[in-house]
Amino acid sequence: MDKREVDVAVIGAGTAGMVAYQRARRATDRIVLIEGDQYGTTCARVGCMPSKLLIAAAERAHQVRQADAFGVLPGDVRIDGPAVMARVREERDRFVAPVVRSMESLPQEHRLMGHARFVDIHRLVVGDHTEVTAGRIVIATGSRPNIPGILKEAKDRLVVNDDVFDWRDLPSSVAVFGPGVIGVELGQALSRLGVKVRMFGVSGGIGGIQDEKVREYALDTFREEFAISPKADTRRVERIEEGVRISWSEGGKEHQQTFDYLLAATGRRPNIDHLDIQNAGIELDERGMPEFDPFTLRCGDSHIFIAGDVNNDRPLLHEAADEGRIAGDNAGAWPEVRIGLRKTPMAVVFTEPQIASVGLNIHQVDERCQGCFAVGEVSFEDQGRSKVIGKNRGLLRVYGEHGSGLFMGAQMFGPAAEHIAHLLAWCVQKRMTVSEMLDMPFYHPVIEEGVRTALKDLSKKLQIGPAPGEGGMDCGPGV
Ligand SMILES: Cc1cc2nc3c(=O)[nH]c(=O)nc-3n(C[C@H](O)[C@H](O)[C@H](O)COP(=O)(O)OP(=O)(O)OC[C@H]3O[C@@H](n4cnc5c(N)ncnc54)[C@H](O)[C@@H]3O)c2cc1C
Ligand SMILES: NC(=O)c1ccc[n+]([C@@H]2O[C@H](COP(=O)([O-])OP(=O)(O)OC[C@H]3O[C@@H](n4cnc5c(N)ncnc54)[C@H](O)[C@@H]3O)[C@@H](O)[C@H]2O)c1
Repeated sequence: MDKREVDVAVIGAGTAGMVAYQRARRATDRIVLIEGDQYGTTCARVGCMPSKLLIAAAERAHQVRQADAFGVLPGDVRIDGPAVMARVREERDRFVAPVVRSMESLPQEHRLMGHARFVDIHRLVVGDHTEVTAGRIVIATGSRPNIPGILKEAKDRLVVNDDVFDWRDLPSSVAVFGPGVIGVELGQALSRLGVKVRMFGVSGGIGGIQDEKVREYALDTFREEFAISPKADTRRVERIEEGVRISWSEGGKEHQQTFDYLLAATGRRPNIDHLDIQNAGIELDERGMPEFDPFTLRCGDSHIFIAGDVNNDRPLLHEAADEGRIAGDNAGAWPEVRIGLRKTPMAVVFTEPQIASVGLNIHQVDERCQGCFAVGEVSFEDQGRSKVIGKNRGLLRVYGEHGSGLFMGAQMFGPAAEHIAHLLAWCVQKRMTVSEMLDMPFYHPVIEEGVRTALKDLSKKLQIGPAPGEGGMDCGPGV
């Protein structure tokens, strides 16, 4: 077995690991980045990018189908499944290639291929061919789909997100298990591309929405497009000749339906379990997860750091990059460990309408403000710009603290939520009050005027600022 001695070892060449490597390398050249599978990252290969490519095709189909409402008659919409999937794969490969190239351009001595596991607190064995002794270690091993046992009965017809993006054609029907973020993004996209979809959930939730009013609105909207059983009791999953037969009970009735495939989108589990983490000498919680400080990414007072999806804290791309930066800086500068900037939480789900969450969710606001908060809201059904473009579906709820008037967070299901989420997240991070936000300019006619209406409603309920004018005719109709 080869033996290597380094100052810093980074396990996992995903987004968090690559950023951690780049940052730690500023401090030392005695560094190694270990990858157990393939270069390219989850985001580019099987995550953010291919999912958005599939969604883009679905949105295009939907827009064309909706064109009639504007007096534009494109005729029958036909979906060429092989062409849809070819574009997804080709564009996906274009995103993956530069990531792989940048990895391969690293000095050979900085790269190691093989699955890493802990032998003791400073020693790793990589793929049974190399023993690495490291002064500091960054764990950045990501996550993988978590598949409940019953779904495995679908056998060869069980797929996860990774498989979908390699499809050569679109199937006729898919049962999507898990109406969380991945399930609702992929499920809606497949449905819009002509695939018969039914979504199965257990908790009644959809797309990770915490605010009950927004959640119910979203559920009602999605139900108009595809079948959803948000609280299904799945009795049986069987691989039969025609595909996968699912038997479930719901609302006191028994149901059965057969699909081509079963897509498991039932959450993800951190890649911590194959690391022999018990040998790392760090404290683990009851689920075997390392205890760590989210501001330094350090595990206890050890020389080990944990960044990205593997720590299961904020499993999003920009957070993985931020955590990689903090963990990498600290691994490089160790034993000096500094607190890194954690940004205002923000999440966007690329359905249509989109879902966005910013700052604290309604339950966290309630806890933080001990009940002393108010909620402003706006429906996008009558909002001017949204009506003009035929996207007048949605609800925005904004939260503010009584007394201070501080803007605490928001949840939205509606048009342009990916952009509005940014504006609102920047306001939370700048610790702006609702009055300060209302002092900002708003153009006309734009969707952001809906945000102003929600903020005015919040201002009124917080009993701060000037009373809103009669009829809300600020500068034009439909604001
Ligand atoms: C379908 C889907 C859509 C998504 N869409 C979005 C989105 O739109 N926006 C967004 O912000 N986020 C999105 N995400 C989440 C985002 O992709 C992740 O948060 C991010 O990619 C996590 O990066 P990471 O570096 O933690 O993990 P990864 O990129 O998964 O990297 C981990 C690496 O570690 C390697 N590894 C694991 N174990 C070992 C070991 N023992 N030894 C050596 N190497 C090991 C793995 O092979 C892998 O290369 C999506 C995820 C999915 C699945
Ligand atoms: N647009 C984005 O930013 C984006 C897109 C995709 C994924 N992601 C990230 O990936 C993470 C993982 O996404 P995910 O969708 O896998 O997880 P998730 O936690 O969002 O959703 C999992 C869903 O599966 C349900 N579920 C669990 N067991 C089930 C069962 N037996 N039957 C039916 N339903 C079941 C859960 O109740 C939940 O609704 C997200 O939390 C997010 O951080 C982000």
